[in-house]
Amino acid sequence: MSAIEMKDLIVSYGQQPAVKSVTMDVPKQSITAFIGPSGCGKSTLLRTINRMNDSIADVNITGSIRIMGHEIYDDQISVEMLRKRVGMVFQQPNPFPKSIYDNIAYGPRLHGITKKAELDQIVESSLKSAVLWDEVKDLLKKPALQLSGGQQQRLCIARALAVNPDILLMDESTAALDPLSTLKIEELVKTLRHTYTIVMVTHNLHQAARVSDQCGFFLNGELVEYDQTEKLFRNPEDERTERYIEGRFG
Ligand SMILES: Nc1ncnc2c1ncn2[C@@H]1O[C@H](COP(=O)(O)OP(=O)(O)OP(=O)(O)O)[C@@H](O)[C@H]1O
Repeated sequence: MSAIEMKDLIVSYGQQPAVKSVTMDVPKQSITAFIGPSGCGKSTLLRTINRMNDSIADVNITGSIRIMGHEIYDDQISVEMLRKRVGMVFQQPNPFPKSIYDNIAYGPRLHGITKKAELDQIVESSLKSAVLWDEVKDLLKKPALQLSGGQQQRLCIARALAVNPDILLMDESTAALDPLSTLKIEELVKTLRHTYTIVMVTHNLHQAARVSDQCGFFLNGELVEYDQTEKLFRNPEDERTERYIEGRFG
């Protein structure tokens, strides 16, 4: 079974479709990149995967989207539990105005973990998974907002991992960072693919080529091509994909 199975998925804002009849399967424990010009629906589709669009008035969703075999727009689904299984990291690092420790412990506490020893262990292992532990282990009580932008973004990844999700969504998560911090996050994401299913939206084609296993190219809300990243970049099937990756538009 794939981690995410979408079938004839249409997402509209009012009457205006932003995602047009997308059918795609995202395999487990791999990195999938969504690429395409601005406004092609990448973020809308990504946000559909953990129902982040629910809060926007006038969004209509039809078709099917299953996560680990469960239809996520079913009435029975708890959105809180869905977001525990499907974490998200945004473009701008957004730590809470709390200590480094409390940022990581926030989710586990929300889900009922109160024992200090257990929280300590989760904080340490999450920060280690996000390759931040060595830099912050003596600063756990310090405000997270005192970290650099790149460190804050790795903290946000650690915070997402702390509730032990299956899937991690990343919406342009390195777009606000310097090149060195970007590379650190790319290296980190590559190590996380062994444990998590990662779906990333990126404007950076080099990043998609460097990091992802498979890649979907979107245009005007349509999934034009979806293939192994190497194939899509080296030998695309569709002329529009070829033009986009050659930099001829977008
Ligand atoms: N909250 C919203 N209300 C109405 N229309 C929206 C909303 N969010 C996005 N749209 C529209 O949906 C379409 C797809 O936008 P979306 O942000 O998903 O594209 P994108 O490919 O992620 O773009 P970008 O790369 O610029 O972030 C665009 O036409 C956009 O104007």
